[in-house]
Amino acid sequence: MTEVLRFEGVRVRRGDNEILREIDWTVSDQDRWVILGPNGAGKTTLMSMASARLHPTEGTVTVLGETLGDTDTRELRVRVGLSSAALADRIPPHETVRNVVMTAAHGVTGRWQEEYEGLDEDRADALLWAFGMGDFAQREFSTLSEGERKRVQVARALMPDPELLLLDEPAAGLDLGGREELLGALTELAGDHRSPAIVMVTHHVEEIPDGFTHVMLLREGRIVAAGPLGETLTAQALSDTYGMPVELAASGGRYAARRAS
Ligand SMILES: Nc1ncnc2c1ncn2[C@@H]1O[C@H](COP(=O)(O)OP(=O)(O)OP(=O)(O)O)[C@@H](O)[C@H]1O
Repeated sequence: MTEVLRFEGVRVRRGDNEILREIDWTVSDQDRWVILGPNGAGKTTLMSMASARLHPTEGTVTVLGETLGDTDTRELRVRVGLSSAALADRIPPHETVRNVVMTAAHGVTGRWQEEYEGLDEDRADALLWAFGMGDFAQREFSTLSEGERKRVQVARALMPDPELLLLDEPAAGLDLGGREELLGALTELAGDHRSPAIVMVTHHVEEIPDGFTHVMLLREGRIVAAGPLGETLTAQALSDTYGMPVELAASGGRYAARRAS
């Protein structure tokens, strides 16, 4: 088992605002983590450090064996697959869907003067087919629906064959069919031992793919609970995280939550 992420005593401060505090967390290569927590809890900030895009104010973050602050983060970022709204915003609108996926091999968002091989194109197409987007390879990214964009972003995140895959709200904005298709693809990915470690942020327990192994619950920058999914994701832990009584149901590897009456 190889450790892919280690956070030790991590704190992130912006002015007087403590965005994250006392974060101790390790992720191993076969782990599939889901991060849950209310708006503003610090989930995206956590992902920014995991993707080597932000350094902690205090403490140590080690990504794929490299400690942030002591390493070339540009090289490190190519080893981490990331799908996030912030990254999607940087994609040139007229770029083709195939190029949106393929350019991840060079860690860039738009095609310019980089050299690509036929193999890169084949890999981008195979990933697009795996996420039900094979027919869209030549379309302009800006013409896609929200759900189609989300699927392209996950395919893009996998393009560089990353050692760590980070998905920040990959199912946000998807309709029921789109969500279920994406979750099906993520369940397959999670169950394949060749897949990288996965960390996924979501707002809804309904979006946790079957096969995910661990959960972290964040509230106001602190970890409420973190550990194996089956024993950590409880109605009590969710109630503590969201500050209201929550009922949780589990069936067939999937979850559903609502306010307790
Ligand atoms: N550069 C910054 N300066 C000041 N405050 C910031 C900065 N970046 C983030 N924050 C604050 O840090 C807190 C955590 O933000 P973050 O985006 O990590 O939360 P989140 O859990 O991802 O939220 P959401 O679910 O709404 O996406 C928020 O209150 C946000 O306003």
